[in-house]
Amino acid sequence: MDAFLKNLPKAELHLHIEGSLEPELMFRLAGRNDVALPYDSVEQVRAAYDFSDLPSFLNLYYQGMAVLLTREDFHDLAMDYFCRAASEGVVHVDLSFDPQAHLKRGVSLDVQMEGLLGAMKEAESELDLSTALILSFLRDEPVASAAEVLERAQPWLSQISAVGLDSAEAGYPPGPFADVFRAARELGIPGVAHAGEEGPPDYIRSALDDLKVIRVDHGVRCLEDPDLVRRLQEERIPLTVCPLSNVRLKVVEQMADHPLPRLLEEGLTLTINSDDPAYFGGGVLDNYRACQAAFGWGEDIFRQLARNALEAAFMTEDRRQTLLARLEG
Ligand SMILES: Nc1ncnc2[nH]cnc12
Ligand SMILES: [Zn+2]
Repeated sequence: MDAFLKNLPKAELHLHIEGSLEPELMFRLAGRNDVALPYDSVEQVRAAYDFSDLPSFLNLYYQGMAVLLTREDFHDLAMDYFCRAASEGVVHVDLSFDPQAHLKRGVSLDVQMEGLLGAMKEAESELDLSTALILSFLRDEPVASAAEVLERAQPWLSQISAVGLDSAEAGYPPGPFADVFRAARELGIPGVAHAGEEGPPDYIRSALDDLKVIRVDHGVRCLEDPDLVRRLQEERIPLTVCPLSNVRLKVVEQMADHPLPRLLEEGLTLTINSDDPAYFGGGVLDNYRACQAAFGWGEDIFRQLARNALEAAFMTEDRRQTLLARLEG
């Protein structure tokens, strides 16, 4: 079964590239850029990753990215993750990044985009890994700041596959971002949004109605609202579920309590993803393995989850058909 999971052509649709910053690379970049870290060792960093909820994680996540300053840093961050992902049988990544978190630290969008796009190009040619970029807005920052980022992103619109919405969820509903998501759609850029991770089912409904998102990140709290579940099922809205993240952020107590089996029974379009692999104990393959250990699923279920991800990913139709054929072969 483990070889089957590893060889399955897996697409990762929910990955914050800043959340793939492993402690070893954090130290290397801190040394290169002369940035002081509040830790003495890699072990100390890992020991600090003991979260009580989403906000307690976000504190360390935003602190960790202080080592990212140059094009080379963004490039190395992404390549480090792409190499790991490719070695685990990941064939495609829709990666998100948080431009506002870097702009606030004085790192230009130019630096961020050139570093990430350079690594994406390299991954496509050297690792047989296709990639797409999601520009994510921070929902706990003013809407005007999101609108300004979209404006600044004009030179790269053709290389941005979607806009997203992330960061602290509780108390930050999607509705206020409706105009920014509409502006993105008018530029030909669809939306995705985190909703129903820590926030209530109404945030999922608002993401669909107000932001017109085509995928929901997490979405696990939809189960509290049967009408919403029916709608997600009927409209075949993909949910990018991140089981190990949900355990680490105490959305659920343990894997055995995860609602994935119930979501599956409801006939929802589910995908399995890692969210922030450096912080939550592993990449996509580890998330597939954790599901296998907790739920005892057979090959057919994993093949369906991998198929859902390939069908919902931002990739060319040629690439999709190639990967779907590999999956069924
Ligand atoms: N799991 C998560 N939820 C919301 N915002 C995030 N940013 C990085 N990881 C996140
Ligand atoms: Zn996320």
